[in-house]
Amino acid sequence: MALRACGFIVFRRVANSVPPPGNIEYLLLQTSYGENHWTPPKGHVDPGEDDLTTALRETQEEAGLRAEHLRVIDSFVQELHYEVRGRPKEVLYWLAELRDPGAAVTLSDEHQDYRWARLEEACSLAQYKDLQDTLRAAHTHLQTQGDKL
Ligand SMILES: Nc1nc2c(ncn2[C@@H]2O[C@H](COP(=O)(O)OP(=O)(O)OP(=O)(O)OP(=O)(O)OC[C@H]3O[C@@H](n4cnc5c(=O)[nH]c(N)nc54)[C@H](O)[C@@H]3O)[C@@H](O)[C@H]2O)c(=O)[nH]1
Repeated sequence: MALRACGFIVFRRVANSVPPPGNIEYLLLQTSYGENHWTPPKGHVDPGEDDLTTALRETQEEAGLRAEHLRVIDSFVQELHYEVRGRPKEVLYWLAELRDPGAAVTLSDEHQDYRWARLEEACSLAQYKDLQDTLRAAHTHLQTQGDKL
């Protein structure tokens, strides 16, 4: 059976002179182990746990951002499939806006750094093509559905 993980592409809109969607920044976390890779907050689904609960729990554990800090956009979800140490893994990402763009991120021991990054920087940190495509799809969703979200 595939490993299953869930998380959020957390974004914030910064107040500056750049018009939307150029003012959108995405949160990426860098692991303190392994290849020190960058991903949005996410983690493994516990037995009996539903996917959105996992995404919220992992975002709180890994970034210190609780449900009340987030506005979940459940009209967007992307599923990634890749192999980890020879086992298939599926990862579901929803989108969530940080309500207060100034809210602090607090890392756990699992991560050593974080970055709020515009789309292109986020894609270059997220070195995997499937994650880059997911970030771009999220950005397009925000661009095209912006008025309705
Ligand atoms: N010491 C140590 N400990 C580890 C290690 N490894 C895990 N731990 C422990 O596990 C706990 C984390 O538990 P959770 O937080 O619940 O789970 P996740 O958030 O799911 O975390 P993971 O890191 O397990 O999973 P991924 O991010 O999926 O990375 C796995 C591999 O997949 C590749 N990869 C990553 N992202 C993408 C992508 O988007 N696209 C593609 N195509 N590929 C991608 C990349 O090559 C990467 O190396 C930690 O506390 C550690 O104790 C390790 O190497 N050394």
